[in-house]
Amino acid sequence: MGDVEAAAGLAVWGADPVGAEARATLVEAGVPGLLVQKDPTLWGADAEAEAKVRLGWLDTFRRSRDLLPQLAELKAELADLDRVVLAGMGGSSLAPEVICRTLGRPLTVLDTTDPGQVRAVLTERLERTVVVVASKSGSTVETDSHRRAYLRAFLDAGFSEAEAGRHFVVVTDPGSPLVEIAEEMGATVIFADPEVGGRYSALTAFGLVPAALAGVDVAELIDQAEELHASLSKDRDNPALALGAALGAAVTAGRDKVALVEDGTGIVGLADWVEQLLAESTGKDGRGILPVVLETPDAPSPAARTCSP
Ligand SMILES: O=P(O)(O)OC[C@H]1O[C@](O)(CO)[C@@H](O)[C@@H]1O
Repeated sequence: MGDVEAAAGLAVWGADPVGAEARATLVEAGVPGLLVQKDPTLWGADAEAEAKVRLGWLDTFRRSRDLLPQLAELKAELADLDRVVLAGMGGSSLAPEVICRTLGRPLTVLDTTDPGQVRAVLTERLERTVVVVASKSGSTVETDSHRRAYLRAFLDAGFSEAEAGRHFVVVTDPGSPLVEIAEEMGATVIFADPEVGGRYSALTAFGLVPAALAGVDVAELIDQAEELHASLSKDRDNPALALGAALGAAVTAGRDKVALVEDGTGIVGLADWVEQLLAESTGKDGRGILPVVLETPDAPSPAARTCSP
């Protein structure tokens, strides 16, 4: 199988033939250590100011543990609501969707603008439903539309405004426009970590609130993140470094696409999640790598099949 880099249950195979040189350069420049120290200069001078307040994802597990008592309390308070619907787009819903699908916990994700699909979700078991409205900015129009559609559905079903408010949990950054709306509705508000960008927010309140309500043991996820963190500053046995170096080297050598196949990872929905992480993170200044999700290593993607003559 060739070289393997593994830590905390994650493994990267075959990265060295592509990324060995890039990796040596990164190690020589001390990048793994600087990354763990959250050095904001790593992203270049133009990004330094933003990087200073956006590197919380490197040790989210430290602050997320503080959420555990609040999550246990919330789950107990809402014990009669066993249908969990998550309204959130992209970075605000992909991670909890993957976590719940992988662990077999029921979570309905509302991340569509298709009226038929939204209507179908709205009519089911309202009296048992808790809607998690997740938006870092608090201004994503799709998510706010889902919130309003659900509120209308509760009121039309005869809930009082106070009863309807109890069925909403809002996850957002402090100071976002959703805070005031949530307070007006009487919804529970759980603040996310403002130092973690939306697409890296898997282990902040964005991932943990819906996952915990759906019955996932979220403390275990935080433990796994802490275990992986120990590998990030190393020169070897560092799967993140091996993968990053290989991707960077491939792009530098002229590759512009990466095929993603989740088969064999045991993580359901991983390819779709990684697609967003890579596309949104690397598509800057006219440079980037196009992620393409495939069903199997030798299959063309559904999109490619549809387009072929
Ligand atoms: O959490 P928010 O602010 O609603 O954003 C949802 C998604 O929309 C984007 O801002 C743009 O697609 C993503 O970065 C993010 O994952």
